[in-house]
Amino acid sequence: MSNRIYVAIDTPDLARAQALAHKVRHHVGGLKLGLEFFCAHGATGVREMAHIGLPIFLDLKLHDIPNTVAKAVQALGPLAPAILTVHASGGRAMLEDAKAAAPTGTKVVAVTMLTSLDASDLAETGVIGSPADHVRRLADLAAEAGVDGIVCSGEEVAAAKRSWPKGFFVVPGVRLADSVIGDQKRVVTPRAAVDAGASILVIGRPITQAEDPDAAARAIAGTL
Ligand SMILES: O=C(O)c1cc(=O)[nH]c(=O)n1[C@@H]1O[C@H](COP(=O)(O)O)[C@@H](O)[C@H]1O
Repeated sequence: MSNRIYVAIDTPDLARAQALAHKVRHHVGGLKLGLEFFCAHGATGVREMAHIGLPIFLDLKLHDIPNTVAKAVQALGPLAPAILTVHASGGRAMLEDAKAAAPTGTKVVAVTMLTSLDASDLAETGVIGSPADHVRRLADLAAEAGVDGIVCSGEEVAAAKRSWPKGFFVVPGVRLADSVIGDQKRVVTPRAAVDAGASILVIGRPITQAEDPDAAARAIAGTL
């Protein structure tokens, strides 16, 4: 199995993003570019990063009415990202239309419950039930709508994989025992996430904020 680590390049600074990606490129399997980067550099920035030669995960977490999301996915098509995110809570029609609008080689994955939320945050948004229940419900919806997989925390991935064996499971909120946790609330170690069934891991600050990002990526890859 190739390297399952996608490094989250969360910066609006193109030169820093390129420098980071060059440093870690031998010890990660792909680059994840998110809102921070895309708002600053758009499609041109994504093309610049693609020159580095690793698969691109474009994490824009699209969430709008079906027509708007489908048109946005279509507009991103020429970038041919390996992976693209939408929010599962956008509903069945939005998920179906996002998948239909994506290029053949792009995996559309649906974010279930952000790893920065816990049970009390969920209750505050009016959702009844535990994070596990909520993720299960949205994972079932994503599978039925025909997208390729979901994003969930390492705490839910084993159950999700049992009910959707062919799904593609993206796990962020990954921390080593001695990592700074920051704003994440549902965290697991890289090894635990892979053992539970993660297809890929999204890892940002434990690599990007390390004194030596390449050594950090290599060390994490070595635990898998
Ligand atoms: O879709 C994501 O990638 C994502 C979903 C989620 O539930 N939680 C989450 O942290 N992410 C992303 O994963 C990355 C995690 O970064 P670190 O917390 O620095 O490892 C960030 O780029 C987030 O945008």
